[in-house]
Amino acid sequence: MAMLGLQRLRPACNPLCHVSSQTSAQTRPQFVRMAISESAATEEKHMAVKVPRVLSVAGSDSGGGAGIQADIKTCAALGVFCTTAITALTAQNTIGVQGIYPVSADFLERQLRSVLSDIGADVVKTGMLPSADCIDTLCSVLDLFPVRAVVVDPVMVATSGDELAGAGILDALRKKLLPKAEVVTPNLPEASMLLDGASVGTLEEMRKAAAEIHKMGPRYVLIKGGHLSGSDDIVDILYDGSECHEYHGLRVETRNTHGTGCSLASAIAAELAKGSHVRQAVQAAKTYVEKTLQKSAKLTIGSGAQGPLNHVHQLNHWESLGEPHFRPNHLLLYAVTDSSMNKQWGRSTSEAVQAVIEGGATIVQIREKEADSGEFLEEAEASLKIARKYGVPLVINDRIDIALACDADGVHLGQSDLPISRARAILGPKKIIGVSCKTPEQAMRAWEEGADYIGSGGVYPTNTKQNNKTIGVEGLRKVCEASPLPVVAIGGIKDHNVKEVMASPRPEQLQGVAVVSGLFNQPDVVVATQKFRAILADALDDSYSRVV
Ligand SMILES: Cc1ncc(COP(=O)(O)OP(=O)(O)O)c(N)n1
Ligand SMILES: Cc1ncsc1CCOP(=O)(O)O
Repeated sequence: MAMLGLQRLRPACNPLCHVSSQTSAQTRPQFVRMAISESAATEEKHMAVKVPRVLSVAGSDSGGGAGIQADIKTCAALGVFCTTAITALTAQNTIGVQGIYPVSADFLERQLRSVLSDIGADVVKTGMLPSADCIDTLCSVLDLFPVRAVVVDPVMVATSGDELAGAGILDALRKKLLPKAEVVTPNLPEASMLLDGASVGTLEEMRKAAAEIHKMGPRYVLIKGGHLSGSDDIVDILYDGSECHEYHGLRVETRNTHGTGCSLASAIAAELAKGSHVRQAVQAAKTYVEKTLQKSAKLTIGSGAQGPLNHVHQLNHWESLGEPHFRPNHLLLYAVTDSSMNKQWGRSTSEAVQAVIEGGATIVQIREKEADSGEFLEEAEASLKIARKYGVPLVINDRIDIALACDADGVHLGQSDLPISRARAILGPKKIIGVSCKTPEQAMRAWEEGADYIGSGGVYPTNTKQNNKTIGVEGLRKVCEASPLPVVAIGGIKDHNVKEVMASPRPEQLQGVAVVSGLFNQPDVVVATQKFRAILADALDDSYSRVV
């Protein structure tokens, strides 16, 4: 799809600008369009945009955390165009390395020549080099196509402990590649291997090792102290041939460290490609990796001991996953407040919210039809505190300004409220947007414009909302069948008819019921809510209602 669109737009077929300013987490096909139009627009406005380029010569990590994959993502995150020459395929995941398939030196040469003869590179970064032949080939090609700097990450052992390149490459590395290197970035075991097993376990030994490795030819030696035991911070040493510079960083507690070394080296390469001096490049790269580790701390990818980094954390896609973000099964029992109803029973909105959440509501909407803005905001803020404590999402009915003011989790909009696309533009990709739809056409439009869920009804007649057309169970079914989005049923839903609404064959998109009077026009909100939850658990299979 992308290529077809690209060729139609730009017959010269330049690469796309993948990391555009678009940061939407929406799943709709907007990304490719944005990337194409931004790349095209960039070309039209500034015909000669010079993009910093890094060529990564490294192994592929099928697990996506290290190797070529880490290099591409790091460069993209830092605004640098990354090309690749793959030295080996690895079958790898968060548990370890299950297989290695080295690329022949001949085919490595073809890749290097393809890239360097056309696209060129400001900086070459090397990672896994599985054989002395590959190193020879790389060095010969670099003689033909000189670049501004070579950053060598002397990868020999994966973080899992699996060997990626044997001692057989040491000679070629030391004698051929290191003399071409601007920076070499060994960790402690790699520094030790380069020095035929010398002990590199203390700061003093790191300094000595840096000086010894410097004699092999690189302009700078960065020894990474991540493996240094007994210190809370991480000390790396950069030796420039006369002085040692120390870089201190915080140790981030996380299992997601797979690919840290590759990412640091490619970040240094990216910064050098942008024109930084080595010392600034190292500092910027360390800051990037430290931030990336922090932003990766809670990711749960794979079941092994070493999870991957979230290289593109600045795009925010995974940032909100620790918060009570929206999942379709949040719609199971959707409580919609009504202040006049709650007042009649002598409770504030926030007291009602506390009770309905205790009873088992899975999402709450603050719907205030009479309160002025100040009161609405106060009730929303008080309710939000409670909802956050329980990890239950809370959205605001109609009022985007109130949702923004209290940083609610989203809004619910009617057909006559602000258009969804405008609401999405204001609220950004992370906020929940629900939309009322009575017809399949409205449901499709809601999806196209960026909504997260649909509220459909009134299913039954209700006194809670005046002049509201009833669509019946049949109308609800039509909306559900047409809707690409999850649907919650609303309108006149009480404990005696909830089973009928959710009865099988239940349309796949129908996730639950939204209720006002059935929960709040009740003497005891907790008991009323528990009763709904029990009926829902009965109507659906148990496992469905338990996952919320
Ligand atoms: C979950 C849910 N579905 C539908 C509605 C109705 O919203 P709207 O059409 O905006 O009508 P009012 O609520 O503003 O009267 C809803 N609030 N929640
Ligand atoms: C807000 C709304 N939108 C469609 S029906 C309705 C009111 C639902 O209230 P109740 O659950 O008391 O019938």
